[in-house]
Amino acid sequence: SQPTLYQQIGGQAGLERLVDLFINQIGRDKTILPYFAKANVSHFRQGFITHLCDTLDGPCDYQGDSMVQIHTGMQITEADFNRVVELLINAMTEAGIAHTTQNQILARLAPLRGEVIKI
Ligand code: HEM
Repeated sequence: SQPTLYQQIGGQAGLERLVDLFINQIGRDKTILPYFAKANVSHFRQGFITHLCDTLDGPCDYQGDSMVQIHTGMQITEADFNRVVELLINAMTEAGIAHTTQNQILARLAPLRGEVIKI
């Protein structure tokens, strides 16, 4: 059978490395960093890892708050959503993830856009 996206990015170790690179990108971005001013980064890291593991068909079951619950009140703009996607692409490239795999990952996340922006 086909390897899952989770397996394609190197399983748990690859996933954790990717999320750390992503958090690093956020930390260096003047536009996006302010959204995280009051966030608990280690809690975000853990929740984001589990959610992404679940989304990429890994052996995880995300049981945290819904995407709508988490992002309500943040008033994330379309431009800022696109910027976060760019930061994730930067992190995936740094992690050496193949472009075809990157595109499949982005296709899994794209449908969540409406649960995250302008709420
Ligand atoms: C498809 C896109 C996105 C997904 C799948 C996503 C997913 C998540 C997840 C899983 C968490 C952690 C939940 C937890 O365990 O508590 C989280 C938290 C957060 N997200 Fe997103 N997110 C997305 C887009 C964005 C964007 C575009 C922004 C801002 C521009 C953003 C800002 C935040 C912030 C600030 C937190 C931390 C909240 C806190 O702990 O106070 N997210 N997100």
